[in-house]
Amino acid sequence: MKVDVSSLEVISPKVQISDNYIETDYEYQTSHVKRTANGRIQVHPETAALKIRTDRRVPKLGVMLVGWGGNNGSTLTAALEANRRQLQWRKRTGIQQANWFGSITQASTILIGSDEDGKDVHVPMKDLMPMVNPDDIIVDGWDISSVNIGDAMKRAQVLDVELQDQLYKSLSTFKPRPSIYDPDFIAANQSDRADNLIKGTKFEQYEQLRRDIRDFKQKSGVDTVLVLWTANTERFCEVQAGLNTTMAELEASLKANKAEISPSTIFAMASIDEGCTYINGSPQNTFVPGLIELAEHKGVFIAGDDFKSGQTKLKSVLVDFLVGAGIKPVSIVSYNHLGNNDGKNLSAPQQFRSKEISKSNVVDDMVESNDVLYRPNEHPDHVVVIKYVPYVGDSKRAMDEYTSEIMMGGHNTLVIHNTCEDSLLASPLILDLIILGELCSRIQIKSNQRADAPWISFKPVLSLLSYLCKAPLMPRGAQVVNSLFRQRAAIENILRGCIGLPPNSHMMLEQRFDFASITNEPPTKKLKSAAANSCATELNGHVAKVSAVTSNGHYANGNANGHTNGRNH
Ligand SMILES: NC(=O)c1ccc[n+]([C@@H]2O[C@H](COP(=O)([O-])OP(=O)(O)OC[C@H]3O[C@@H](n4cnc5c(N)ncnc54)[C@H](O)[C@@H]3O)[C@@H](O)[C@H]2O)c1
Ligand SMILES: O=P([O-])([O-])O[C@@H]1[C@@H](O)[C@H](O)[C@@H](O)[C@H](O)[C@@H]1O
Repeated sequence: MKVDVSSLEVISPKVQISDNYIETDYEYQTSHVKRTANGRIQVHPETAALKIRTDRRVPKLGVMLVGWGGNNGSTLTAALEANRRQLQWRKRTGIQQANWFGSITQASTILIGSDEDGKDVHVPMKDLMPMVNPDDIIVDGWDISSVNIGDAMKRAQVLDVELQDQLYKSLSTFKPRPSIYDPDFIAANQSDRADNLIKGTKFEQYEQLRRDIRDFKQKSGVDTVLVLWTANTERFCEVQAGLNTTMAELEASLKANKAEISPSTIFAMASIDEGCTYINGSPQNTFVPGLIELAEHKGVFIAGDDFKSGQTKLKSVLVDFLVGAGIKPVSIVSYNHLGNNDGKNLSAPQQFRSKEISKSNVVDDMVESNDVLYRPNEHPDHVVVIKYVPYVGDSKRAMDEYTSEIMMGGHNTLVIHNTCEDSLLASPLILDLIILGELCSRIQIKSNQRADAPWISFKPVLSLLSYLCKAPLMPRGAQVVNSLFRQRAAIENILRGCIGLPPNSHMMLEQRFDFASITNEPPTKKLKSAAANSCATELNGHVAKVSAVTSNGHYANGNANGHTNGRNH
């Protein structure tokens, strides 16, 4: 059967496609580890015969941003409009086209295999599966500031003026809905923005948010609403028995107008009770235990915490690389300063503490993965510093120093300087959180062993979105994974599984072994044609005359070590 997903055709008997579904038979392979009494490790490879089903009916998606008038919210809204209208504008360096660089769904590709020449073939991630088209997304939201989104875009000072001028008229028609303001949870320096507020008790505010969600859905005609927090970082709230450790406690505390129930938790409750996926782009502990229980009880997705956009994203790559290379990071210092309103809010100690936690914990799992380098409970020194410097605005300056021990008492120190418009890093991540969060709602699995097996969805804690979060929220008992490449591989391989493709193992045995001799497969066309006549190929960068290609694909006379750099003309 053919699965025609966008430009991609998967030819496989394991894939069935109907008007509404892509359905695949999938052999899910893992290995289970047991430790014996005498300390040995036993590994048990396991295979589960599954079916994976994806609903092909992409809904009309509405997104409600909490903090819509902020740098991220206004920039994302501007980018949606600019890309929808395929705007271009003049910059000092020439004409700039609207794009989604930084979005893995819109601007990254996935390796799907190799062609008859042995060449890798990649396709855009958005072409792998039926996903929401950003051009079709309808945005609404709330802000404690009454400034319309056009003026918020100007206030943010993120986008080029020529682009702003093309967008202002349409964006200025967007007015954030009044929101919940609790000065006990965000920095006092935010009070001058707070002129657009929902009055009343916490429960009355919760009810208003639910009315807002229903109002947006009814007026916009969208099929699905997703709520995403991109408002200011709150201080951590207390987690206390009797307050918020169970769903019942949380609902009772809301009705009792308990002070320690944060605005972000109220937004999450309202979203979940309206059946809307809720995503937390900030570091605070919105997802108290009672909230997680509520999401699980209602079967509604929640995900977070804190967009993984710049310094921390690089950290989750660098530490993975260093520890994976057997090099021991012993000191990590991450400093940055910025001058946007986020930085202003983070200049307050309690709000900074929320961010310090999410920026610091990202190395823990990678350090714990290597007991050759680290003794139990041994960690690198790790310092996070954030300073508010108004003049630089959204142009965040990050400076990192990674000191590692290398062999025989040596040291390696990496110093990195990273300047970026923070909101232009975060906005494409917000788009990916929205698009992948919606896609996950259309994916189900079931056992292929029993015909009557029920289809099940992802768990409500949507850990697949961890790639986009500094402090990934995981299902109960699940291991936290911060390694960026493991997180991305999870997304890639689940999407591949949905269209009947195996995980990318990168083993490439057909290139490393003489596959033709054991699989009766003809050598690839390129090797055959090379065998027919000599060909020039680069050997480690030096063009050399290759006199012949042996039948099993080896070059007759490569360079001294017999290797080639693989670039064939
Ligand atoms: N690269 C990034 O920009 C990045 C990366 C990771 C995390 N974050 C987080 O994303 C959030 C937004 O970042 P930003 O740069 O857009 O900040 P911002 O200060 O520009 O925007 C936040 C907006 O939220 C509004 N707000 C505050 N409390 C609110 C409430 N209770 N209800 C509704 N609106 C409220 C503010 O008025 C403001 O307009 C911050 O928490 C930040 O830490 C940003
Ligand atoms: O994503 P990242 O670059 O590691 O971390 C960033 C911080 O360094 C920055 O100070 C803060 O304002 C952003 O919200 C973001 O969290």
